[in-house]
Amino acid sequence: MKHIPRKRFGQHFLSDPAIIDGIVRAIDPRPGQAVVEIGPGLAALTQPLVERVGQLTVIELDRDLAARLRAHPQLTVIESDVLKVDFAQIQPAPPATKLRVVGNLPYNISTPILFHLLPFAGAVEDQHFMLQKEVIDRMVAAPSTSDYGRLSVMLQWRYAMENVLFVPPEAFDPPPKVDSAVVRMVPRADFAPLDVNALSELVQVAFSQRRKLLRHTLGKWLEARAFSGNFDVQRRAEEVPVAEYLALAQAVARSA
Ligand SMILES: C[S@@+](CC[C@H](N)C(=O)[O-])C[C@H]1O[C@@H](n2cnc3c(N)ncnc32)[C@H](O)[C@@H]1O
Repeated sequence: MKHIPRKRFGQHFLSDPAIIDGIVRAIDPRPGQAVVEIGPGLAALTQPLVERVGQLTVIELDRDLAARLRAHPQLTVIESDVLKVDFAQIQPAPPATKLRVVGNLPYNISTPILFHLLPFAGAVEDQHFMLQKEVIDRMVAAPSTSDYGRLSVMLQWRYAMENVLFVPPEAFDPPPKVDSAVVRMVPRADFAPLDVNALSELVQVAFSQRRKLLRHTLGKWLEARAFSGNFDVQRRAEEVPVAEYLALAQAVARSA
């Protein structure tokens, strides 16, 4: 039976074989790897992935699509909202030691998914996600650009990231209204050890009024914590490099 795409689940199914092939090449899946796909849908990526890997774990919220996927013996289907999935419970089968997480994500919740995965980065080998191109531009943005913000700082803290493939709307059925791209995210081994929630709060405060100088936002927040360290608040949030936010978060944690 033909599946009618459900808008509320962000369903835009990949339909261009050349693009599907390009994404699978970018992922470069190998036999025995522990690959987890978020939002497999009608299996456009799932099929070529499972052919190369042998066994795949998929997370799908749509009950009808999950039922179809369960008919496939090489798939372990988790029928759930990915935001409720505890990735620490998904154990890679030996010889794999870490997870490779992939997916053409539902765009309406792509940022919450990226933040949900952040605490599990230590258990992940890499992530390849199709996203709105504009979101990837923000993820990889450099300081002093209009795209640089909370998403850039939080994700650059924990991952090295690159845009690996541009994908036009025509590659999907139905086509989304926006351009898309695939991002590769590789967790950093040398990241600053920080509590994700503490860093998130600091960065959120900093970017809460991005046109104002930081003394009006982060400056007050630091004062409330009686923080006496050295940090120049006569700048805008977008002028502060990631490394400085990380150093500040570490200094605040030490002084608490
Ligand atoms: C953009 S479609 C991609 C489908 C397929 N991978 C493809 O490329 O053709 C997003 C998929 O994520 C599923 N989805 C939406 N919200 C979800 C959620 N919260 N948790 C898990 N899957 C979700 C949708 O049902 C859909 O299958």
